[in-house]
Amino acid sequence: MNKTIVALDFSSKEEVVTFLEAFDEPIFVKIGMELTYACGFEIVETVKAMGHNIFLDLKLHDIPNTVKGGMKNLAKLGVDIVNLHCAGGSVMMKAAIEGLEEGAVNGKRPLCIGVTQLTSTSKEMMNDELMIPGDVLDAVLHYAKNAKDAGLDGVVCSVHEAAAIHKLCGDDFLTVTPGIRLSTDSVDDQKRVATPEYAKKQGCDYIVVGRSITNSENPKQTYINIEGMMK
Ligand SMILES: O=c1ccn([C@@H]2O[C@H](COP(=O)(O)O)[C@@H](O)[C@H]2O)c(=O)[nH]1
Repeated sequence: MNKTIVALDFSSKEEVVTFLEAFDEPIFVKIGMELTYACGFEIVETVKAMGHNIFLDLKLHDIPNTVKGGMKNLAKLGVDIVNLHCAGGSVMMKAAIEGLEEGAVNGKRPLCIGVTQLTSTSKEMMNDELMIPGDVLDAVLHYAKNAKDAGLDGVVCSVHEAAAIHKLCGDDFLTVTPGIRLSTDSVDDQKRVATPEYAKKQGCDYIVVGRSITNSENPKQTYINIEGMMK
């Protein structure tokens, strides 16, 4: 199974198709807000028809009944992974799983993972602006435990928290880690970043990589190199 999930942060179907046509084999991709809001759910069908695995990253966060209904309809798309914000709470997370089970295709629902603290969040921002005291690790572990207890399959976190999450929630509980950079010289808007090699050492199940691949001169070769680092 591929360990690298490529973030398709594009604004048109043409860019996506051109990008994916360079790959000879199916890969794991992430479809997020930018692409979904530009193309609608048709893009999911397009990417699925090309044979790729899909993490639909729409980060649901609303009252339990609304998230349940939303997840029921997302499950019908037949994607591999969907997600929500753990900050929505345990009742919301349990409702999400109920919705996914109701919408399951042929008895199979997508995996559901919870965003703990965004990788663009620093300790300073969390403490001073979001008014969450303590270390990022503590907040992330707290959300991860809630997510596990609510029946989620894993979390989105940074590489720096993945090993502690596996220790607390078990090795089967997925850690999906964005904030990946090939060199920590250019982090853009990310705060908790790490290299693919360090992600491998920390036991991350999947890394999510966007700009380091999509903005590179040879995206396919960069992808192959990164996958090599995760093997
Ligand atoms: O905490 C999070 C949750 C989601 N993301 C998403 O991952 C990619 C990262 O893109 P890069 O270009 O590699 O920085 C992007 O689609 C985010 O929406 C995240 O970065 N952090």
